[in-house]
Amino acid sequence: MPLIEIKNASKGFGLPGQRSEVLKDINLAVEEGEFVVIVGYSGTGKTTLINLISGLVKPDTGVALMEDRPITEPGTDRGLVFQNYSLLPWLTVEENIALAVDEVFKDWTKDQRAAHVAKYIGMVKLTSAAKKLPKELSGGMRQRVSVARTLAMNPKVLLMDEPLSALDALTRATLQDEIAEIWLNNKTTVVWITNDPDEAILVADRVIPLLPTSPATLGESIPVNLDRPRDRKAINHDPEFKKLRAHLITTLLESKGKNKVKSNRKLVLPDILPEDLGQANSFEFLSRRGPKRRNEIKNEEVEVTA
Ligand SMILES: Nc1ncnc2c1ncn2[C@@H]1O[C@H](COP(=O)(O)OP(=O)(O)OP(=O)(O)O)[C@@H](O)[C@H]1O
Repeated sequence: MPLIEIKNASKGFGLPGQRSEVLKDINLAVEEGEFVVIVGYSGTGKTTLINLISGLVKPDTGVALMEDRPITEPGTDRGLVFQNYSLLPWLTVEENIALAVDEVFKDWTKDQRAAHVAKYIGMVKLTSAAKKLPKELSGGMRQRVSVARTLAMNPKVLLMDEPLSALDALTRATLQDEIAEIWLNNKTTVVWITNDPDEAILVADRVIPLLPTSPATLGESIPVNLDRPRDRKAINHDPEFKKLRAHLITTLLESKGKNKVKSNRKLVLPDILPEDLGQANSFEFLSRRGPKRRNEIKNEEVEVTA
């Protein structure tokens, strides 16, 4: 049984007539211990997809399951790391993590909880910054706190919603390596979404393209069998890495805009009828009573597909 499963899910937003279908025919199965990365263009529905798993979004059709049970709301078995860190600014690094640990492990002793907090602060290499406030940290350090806080809750799956996209390229590279290393030591199941194909191949066991077919749907899984730990300098020259990268990018590019039938909306035509200017010099034209109003005839509507 997969840890997470999405079956035939679709999701759209908006009222009838103004509706925009975002995802359709989503089928996904993630096994325990897997590191799955979903890659897609900006705005194609990656956050919507990961939120079907987090429980923040419900599918219109189909179902999202965690250990075979329908996901109906967020839960501590699914830890979510956002792009924007979401730390409480008045609490130190230690306190931010402790807040989550106290909530989840209520029956532990004070010492047990403190040791657990310290372990995860160490794991993300922030022991010397444990007493600092978020405003005293760099973006990369804040995201490390966010990862540590989520991991410290011992979730069954770590959901990463473009966790590194707010960071500069060098910090991003460091954190990719660090998170991949933490995963190697912990083997917590990870579902990570990104718009960066290189990032996906560097960290994943399996990459799945979110095809921008409008509505978007998942493409075929691409297994990444590169040895770990992956050396980012060496990997750029690895023929297997180059092949995977080319395949992933081509798949995404080739599906762009396919099946584009998204929203049907009704437009009321302007309340005036076009005139025949070909007869502008005729007696009839000069003696006409002015343009005719469309609603004198009927209130016509047309259906357009955008
Ligand atoms: N709650 C909502 N109400 C209405 N529309 C929404 C809602 N959530 C998402 N959308 C729309 O769904 C589409 C996909 O959004 P989503 O955030 O899932 O994409 P994304 O791939 O994560 O984008 P990005 O990479 O830019 O974060 C967008 O057009 C967005 O405007």
